Amino acid sequence: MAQPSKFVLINEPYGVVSDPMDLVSLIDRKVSLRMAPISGRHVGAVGLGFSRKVFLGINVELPGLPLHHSIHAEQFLVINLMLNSEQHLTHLAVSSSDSVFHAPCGHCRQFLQEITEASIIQVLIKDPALGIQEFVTLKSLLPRHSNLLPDLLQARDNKLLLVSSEGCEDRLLLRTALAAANRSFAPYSKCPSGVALKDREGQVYRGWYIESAAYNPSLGPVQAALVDFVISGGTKFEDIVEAVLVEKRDAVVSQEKTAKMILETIADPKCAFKVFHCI
Ligand SMILES: O=c1ccn([C@H]2C[C@H](O)[C@@H](CO)O2)c(=O)[nH]1
Ligand SMILES: [Zn+2]
Repeated sequence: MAQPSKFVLINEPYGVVSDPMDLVSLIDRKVSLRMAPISGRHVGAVGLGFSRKVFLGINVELPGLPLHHSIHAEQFLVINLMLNSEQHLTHLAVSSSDSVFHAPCGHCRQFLQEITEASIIQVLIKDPALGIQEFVTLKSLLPRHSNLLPDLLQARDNKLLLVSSEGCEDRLLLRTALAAANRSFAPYSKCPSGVALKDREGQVYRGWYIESAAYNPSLGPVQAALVDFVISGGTKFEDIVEAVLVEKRDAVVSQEKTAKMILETIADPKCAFKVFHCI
């Protein structure tokens, strides 16, 4: 199938690029979202999908929570690709507010190389001091890598079924969380899960748990749903008033306590939180 000649920035209505080299100027122009209240260091990532759409990522720090609950801009971008069923990332550029020069951290290099073959992802590295700006392969940034390469972005269906929907007051929220759990990527724990969030206006957001072979770069279902919230224009987590988690009954790796703790800390203090189990 012929590819369109322009890249379309999907998370904002008016952006296109015709040359991957223009990605950095896109970050500087478009990433006005700022959600790093702890560090004050705002990182922006933009990536080109195989469809030549442009996807955004920003770092999100969760106020009041330990730093490891943060979402790196590159991880945000990957979730964004997944939410939009984009199956490849071909080019990536990152910049940060404290220096224009930014290369993905080690954690993100690991995470990114699990989404697809690291040799096909081109990362724009720029160093204005040296006047250099060039694309290098992710593979060159993460040499001698030996993990098996799962393909995080591939479409999947975990075929989970609810054990019971007793106590459910919001069918749409439950259906959305179940559908999210069915897209979850949890090959190591075998405990897929999904979250649906609702804001004051009744708008629903979803996200699913994704695991990294190196475990720690994994991203929980609440974080993934927060990405959906942010790309849909949400700015204040206190606007989240209802949440549903769907996970396996007797899950070896359960999200319940972590999800509850995150929402109690950042969402509306009266946010309702329900858990439903599936098999
Ligand atoms: O590759 C990186 C490294 C750091 N950060 C974010 C995490 C945190 O919010 C802030 C400070 O490190 O920058 C990213 O988004 N990407
Ligand atoms: Zn990182």
